[in-house]
Amino acid sequence: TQSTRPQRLLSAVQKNATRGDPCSVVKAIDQFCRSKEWAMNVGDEKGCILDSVVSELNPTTVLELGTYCGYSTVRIANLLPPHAKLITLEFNPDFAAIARQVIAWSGLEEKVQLVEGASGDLIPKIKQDFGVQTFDLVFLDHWKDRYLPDTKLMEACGLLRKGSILLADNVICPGTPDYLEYVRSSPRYESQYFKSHLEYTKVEDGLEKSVFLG
Ligand SMILES: CCc1ncnc2c1ncn2[C@@H]1O[C@H](/C=C/CNC(=O)c2cc(-c3ccc(F)cc3)cc(O)c2O)[C@@H](O)[C@H]1O
Ligand SMILES: [Mg+2]
Repeated sequence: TQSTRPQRLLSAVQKNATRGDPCSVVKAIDQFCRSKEWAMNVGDEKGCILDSVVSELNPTTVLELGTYCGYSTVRIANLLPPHAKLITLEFNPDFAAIARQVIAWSGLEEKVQLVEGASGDLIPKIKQDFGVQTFDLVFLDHWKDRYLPDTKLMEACGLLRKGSILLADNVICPGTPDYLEYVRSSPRYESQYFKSHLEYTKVEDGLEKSVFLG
């Protein structure tokens, strides 16, 4: 039977990356996406902005919405201090299965908890089921029309505290207009746009970093 693009991406990791070396996993995926098949990973250019936000914040609790193949999961987990936890939510079981193997290849399983399911169903269960009270950082990279409802849901569930950072991918392309309007106009957020490009292309895109003011 035909393989899927995530399966081919995983094969490229297993072929070209060194087990236990997260940087080589990230490089292998970027090389695959540049030279073989485009895939919707945050990519190397926006990835550097992601890295700088994570490194500056040094978060102990991180939530990622939309794991896909685990590219940004590995990028973030690689920069986390010991005992820090990254919870990543993914509702497609096929993508989740690929991501688990990519995360395992990078050797970062200890820092990552991949939970299968829809964010709207899982977010209300996080405090009781995953022992996290609030998140220092949330990386939004799932369906673009879910950014705003899930942000409101995280607020309602008390998962954000004064200083929590929301970092959203694709605010230009494909675009998240309702989310952008919300975080830029709400007095409860201080927002900043990081101009960049759509992964592996010259098309404009960017990340929006929004600090929750409580
Ligand atoms: C129900 C809530 C919910 N709960 C849990 N998991 C969820 C979920 N909703 C979605 N997922 C999973 O997240 C991933 C989807 C990610 C969606 N991302 C883009 O669509 C995107 C597109 C482009 C682009 C494409 C084509 C172009 F031409 C230009 C740009 C570029 C980008 O960087 C992009 O992120 C998949 O694994 C879903 O299974
Ligand atoms: Mg994205």
